[in-house]
Amino acid sequence: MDLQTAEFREAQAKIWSQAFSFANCAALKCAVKLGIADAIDNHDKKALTLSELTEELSIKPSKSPFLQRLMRQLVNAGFFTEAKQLRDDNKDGRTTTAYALTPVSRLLLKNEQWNLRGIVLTMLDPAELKAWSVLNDWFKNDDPTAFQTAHEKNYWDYTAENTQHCQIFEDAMANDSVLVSKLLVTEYKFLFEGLTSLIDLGGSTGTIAKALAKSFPNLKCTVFDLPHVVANLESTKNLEFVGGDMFEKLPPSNAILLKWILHDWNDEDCVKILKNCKKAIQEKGNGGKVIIIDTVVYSQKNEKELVDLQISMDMAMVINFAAKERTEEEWEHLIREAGFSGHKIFPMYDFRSIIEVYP
Ligand SMILES: C[S@@+](CC[C@H](N)C(=O)[O-])C[C@H]1O[C@@H](n2cnc3c(N)ncnc32)[C@H](O)[C@@H]1O
Ligand SMILES: COc1cc(-c2oc3cc(O)cc(O)c3c(=O)c2O)cc(OC)c1OC
Repeated sequence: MDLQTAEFREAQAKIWSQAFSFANCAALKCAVKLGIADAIDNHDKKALTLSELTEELSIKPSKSPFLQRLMRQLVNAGFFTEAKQLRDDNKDGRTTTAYALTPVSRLLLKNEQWNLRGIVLTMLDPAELKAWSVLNDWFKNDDPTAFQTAHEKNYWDYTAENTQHCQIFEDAMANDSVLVSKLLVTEYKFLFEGLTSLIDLGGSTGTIAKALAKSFPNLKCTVFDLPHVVANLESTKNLEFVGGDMFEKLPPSNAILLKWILHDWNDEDCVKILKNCKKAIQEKGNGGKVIIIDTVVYSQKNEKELVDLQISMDMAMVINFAAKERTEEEWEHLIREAGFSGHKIFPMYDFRSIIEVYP
């Protein structure tokens, strides 16, 4: 390769910057663990100088110059912003740098309803990173997943034993369900109008089903999840919790919602689940539908950041579950294999889509 060409320089810069791309992830996680966003937000001025930040975070003064370097990394990555402000102690107009929040770091605040702290902490947890780090070994061994290679147990057994790790992520998923519920009962209300009964399959502790039951008082909502997940959860007028296995027979229902379910499973298992859904819908009578909320890879083709995220989430599914996020063609194939007659895709504002599937 000719060292003088732009092509060489660009290729070299790409590899160097990718090899260091972990630095932004690690700095982000450090910011969450230190509570930098909350320290800034809790301050009257909503902006902190380095010495104020050092004090607020109870960092040793000897480490303050290194905190400044961390803040430079975080500002450069767009997590925080910096502005010059007049020094309190200086009468000759000298300025100092103060750090403030950006819309991105607002999503790291503890009291922000839509915060993504749980996602940062679980995706960058050492257990998760260890699974990514053995990917090359997994390609050469017979383990079902890279997670299994890293931990000698599957993701479910690991999370069941490491309850703190599990709790942070489940809280984050429940938070996400509050956000999605709001969209479902407003922007996507039309999907549920006229339905008489709905099962939220793998609906966990019922965040979405509760919101649907409240907005549609005539809709009988059922959360169907593994028995230990729904044990002791209280049913109300038009909401009930049923424990069971989605690979077995499902109760008859007019509609079935599958949010963040099918991406956990390979095609063969997904076809089994979808066929069970079809039977349950047909037992109820004519019409009905399955509503899938999941990623459609490349759905937002023009938004590179969203496509990058969809492809990275697909790799996370490979590593943790040997499963997948699917392209539109892959969804079409799955839906046809399960015997459904048609579908319609509604891309959501984020990286996910809603897929309405007709029996
Ligand atoms: C990724 S979580 C999704 C939870 C919820 N739908 C959401 O979007 O937040 C997958 C859910 O599937 C449930 N699940 C896994 N295997 C199941 C099975 N065989 N039968 C019923 N539910 C199952 C899990 O307990 C979990 O609640
Ligand atoms: C939505 O994106 C991801 C979901 C999971 C994930 O995590 C779980 C954790 C539990 O304690 C119980 C569960 O049933 C599940 C899931 O079913 C499930 O899909 C994991 C991820 O990465 C590790 C996800 O992000 C890509």
